[in-house]
Amino acid sequence: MTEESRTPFSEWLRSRSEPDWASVVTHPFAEAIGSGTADMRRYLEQDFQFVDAFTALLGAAVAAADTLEARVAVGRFLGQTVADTEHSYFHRALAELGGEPAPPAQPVTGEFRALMDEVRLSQDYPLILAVLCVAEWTYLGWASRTTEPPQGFVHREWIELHSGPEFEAWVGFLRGELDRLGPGLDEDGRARVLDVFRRATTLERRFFDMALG
Ligand SMILES: Cc1ncc(CN)c(N)n1
Repeated sequence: MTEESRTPFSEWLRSRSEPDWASVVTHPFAEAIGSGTADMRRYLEQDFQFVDAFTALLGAAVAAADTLEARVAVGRFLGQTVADTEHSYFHRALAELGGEPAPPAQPVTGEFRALMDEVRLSQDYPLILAVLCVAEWTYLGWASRTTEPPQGFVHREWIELHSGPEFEAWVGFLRGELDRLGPGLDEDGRARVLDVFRRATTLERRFFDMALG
């Protein structure tokens, strides 16, 4: 058994997405969210547009998944978190910050939406999982580094949405799906998932760069 075949697929993808992966998880903008000092208005205005395409991608994952258990797990997260807690957070936070719900998209927002649309239209479950997993696992990474919750709700609730046992279980589910499906892919299939995983990781880093200004 080679080292590569023993490594879970999700870990193999992550390790091949360095150095951008570490740059996202330790990004100065993420650290500023953790300390409650980040200027969240422009970031959340752009992220609200990200979340629109992300929500559509979750719907595509429900449709493309190969098991009922997976459809239920994704559908539950979509309904209970994205369409409920997170959606209400965006409206309250944008109102607090005087942000607009639909300002012009920054180039990185447009490129991220284009990648999500590309994999959504492919209806290829492992490719869809690759983008979902990068988006959620990188966010768990930076949000879990916060030790002292910031005072204001805009920073604090954004961290709470991306950390804690429920979010860890969600990321564990996404990683588990990639780990389950990876060994059944041929070399070309694995390369296609890696390509999407890397592109999404680079876009996460560039999204934080944009937010930093
Ligand atoms: C850009 C981006 N990446 C990830 C997430 C986490 N869902 C987000 N809200 N925005």
